[in-house]
Amino acid sequence: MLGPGDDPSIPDDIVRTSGLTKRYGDFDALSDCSVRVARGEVFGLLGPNGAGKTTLIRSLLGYLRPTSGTSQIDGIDPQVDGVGLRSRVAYLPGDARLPRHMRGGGVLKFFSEIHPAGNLDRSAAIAEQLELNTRTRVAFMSTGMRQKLALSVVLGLETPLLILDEPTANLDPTVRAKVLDLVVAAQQRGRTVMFSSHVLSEIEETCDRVAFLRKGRLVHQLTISDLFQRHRVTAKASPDFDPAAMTVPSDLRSKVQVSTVKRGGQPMVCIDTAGDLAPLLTWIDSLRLAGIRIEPLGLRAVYDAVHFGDAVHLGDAVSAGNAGLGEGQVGQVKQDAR
Ligand SMILES: Nc1ncnc2c1ncn2[C@@H]1O[C@H](COP(=O)(O)OP(=O)(O)OP(=O)(O)O)[C@@H](O)[C@H]1O
Repeated sequence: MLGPGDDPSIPDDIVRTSGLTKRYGDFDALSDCSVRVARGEVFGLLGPNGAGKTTLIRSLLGYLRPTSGTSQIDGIDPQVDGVGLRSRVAYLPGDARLPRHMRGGGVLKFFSEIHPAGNLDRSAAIAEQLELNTRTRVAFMSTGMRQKLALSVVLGLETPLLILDEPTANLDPTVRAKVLDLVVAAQQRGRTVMFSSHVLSEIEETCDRVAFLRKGRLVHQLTISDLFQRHRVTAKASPDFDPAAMTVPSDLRSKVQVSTVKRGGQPMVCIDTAGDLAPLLTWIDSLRLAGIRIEPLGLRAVYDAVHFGDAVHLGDAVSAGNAGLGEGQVGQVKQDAR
């Protein structure tokens, strides 16, 4: 029988949690979290400040003892063999602390020697790629330089799993792009990457799947390739437009959700679609709407739906990957602040 977090669509997972919960007093920093990360994928963690991303990561690594539930990395339980588990993971903490008295090059050498998967040449090559001057002492480095140094240490480790907590924080756009290239390169070398970020575009560009955390709960997961198949069609609506009166052909019902939003006081019809757009176009054309705009739905809309209850139908609240629209839903009215 399948337990929580079990998902037959992910036959080979490297990360697995089941009902993972971390409670401080009567506050759940992480609540009943069951998730699986497939070997070789780039997996994103999204959520507002305080959602529980770091708590999940630190519990996975065995730095926090969960109140209940279990987790494994590569089949190892952190509470049973934390040292063995951490030798299989390169971890970039959100607040990486580096020895201030050392020069960059010394830091790279130190970590490549103490970690079983260390590789000084690789770390040095990454530092060069990130254009970091490794002769500078950590104490005299800018915040961004220290982040580059920490990334060089972590990305240089030849572990099967990389866990990066906000890897692009404090970096300029050029360096951000290079870091994302390094994440993709790590995946191409067969490594699994799990990373948290507040930058939706970089999750969209880099990840295969993304999980949304909210108030300690895993509230939604989606596959980015499914997201790219989703569109939002908006058009002007007359003031008396009633979305409930709109008929969606039965064969399209599972692929569309119709609602109305107000933008700048103007009522708009809003049709969210899933899957191939082509079969929907004839129906949309028959509606004789004015000022039609079609745009990719994008992670922003899903993020807003998860966090603010915006008008996007999410499909299954937590599914291992499929964010299909489910039954067509008609008639929501939302005030859109944007
Ligand atoms: N030691 C602690 N004692 C009490 N509460 C804690 C403790 N550590 C974390 N928390 C709380 O747990 C919640 C989740 O924190 P966590 O650091 O996991 O969030 P996060 O999603 O990583 O946030 P951010 O995006 O700001 O980094 C927060 O409300 C935080 O205040």
